[in-house]
Amino acid sequence: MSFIQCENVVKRYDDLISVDHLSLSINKYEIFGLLGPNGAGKSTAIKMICGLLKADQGQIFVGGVSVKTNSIEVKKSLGLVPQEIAIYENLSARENVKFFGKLYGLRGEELNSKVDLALEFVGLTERKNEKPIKFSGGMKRRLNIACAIVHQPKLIIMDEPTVGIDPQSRNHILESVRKLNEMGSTIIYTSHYMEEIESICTKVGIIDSGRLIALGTVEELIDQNKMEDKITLIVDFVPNEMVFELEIHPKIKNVSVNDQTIQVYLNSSETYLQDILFILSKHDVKVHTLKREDPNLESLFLSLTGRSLRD
Ligand SMILES: Nc1ncnc2c1ncn2[C@@H]1O[C@H](COP(=O)(O)OP(=O)(O)OP(=O)(O)O)[C@@H](O)[C@H]1O
Repeated sequence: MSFIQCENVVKRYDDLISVDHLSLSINKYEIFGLLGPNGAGKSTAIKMICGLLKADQGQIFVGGVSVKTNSIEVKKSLGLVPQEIAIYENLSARENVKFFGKLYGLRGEELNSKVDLALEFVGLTERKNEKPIKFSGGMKRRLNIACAIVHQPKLIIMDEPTVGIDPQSRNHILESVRKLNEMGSTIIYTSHYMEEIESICTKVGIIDSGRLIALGTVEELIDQNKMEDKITLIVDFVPNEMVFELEIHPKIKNVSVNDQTIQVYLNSSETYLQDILFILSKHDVKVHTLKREDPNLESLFLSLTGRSLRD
């Protein structure tokens, strides 16, 4: 049976449907990636799963417990790492984690040992007595994670935990997600960075304009959607007639141009690369660089919506 079950969930803000009939099952021990562009509805969906926001329609169950009728029990059973950093700058790192531990009902020796474990887990033991006002953005995000996992929840929800941080903290966070999962937590991880989702998630849901438009492992999604390869060409100039010829080629799905860079999405690039080069040479266009990339989540999103993930 699935650990998290969303059934036909809807959230509206006046005329805007932020989450549009979302039905979704997430199994235990999954690292489930929720991917989508800005404003797609990821945070709204997560807030409803956590019981922080009421759904207008539909039902959500976490571990078999209804969020609608028993949101307090659900809130206790999970750890949310919110998008906005939620820590107290005037308390030390350790006092921050302790504060959240107490909120989750931990006391005495258990509280102290779990606080120390959480700080060690995010690599902040050495800095535990310092106030986060002196911390880098990445360290604050790591402290944010320690506060959310101090009670060792079975479900951890991370809402874009790597926004605006340095590569070292980002790698640390991604590694922590893997370790938490190995230690038995189910994880929901939202991002609009497809590389992160590809590297850590066991299953992926792609959300756009509040709707779930794809669900499966990365490999399944790419196979199911008969994905295109991407060819990037850097050329000496880009005549409009040449772009038009590329666009009307029956095997070419999409052409985008940025200065002297042309990106072409097509099926079976091995077979049709010759056609592309022929069209370019007809217009006396010289190719400086040519790169072929296998399909990935970015091209899947483009294929499903006609837009780039980071438009
Ligand atoms: N409190 C609110 N009042 C009105 N509209 C809202 C509110 N919260 C979210 N929205 C709208 O709902 C839609 C989904 O927003 P949401 O924050 O869930 O998207 P997101 O996928 O998490 O985006 P991002 O990646 O930018 O965080 C957006 O159009 C947003 O403007």
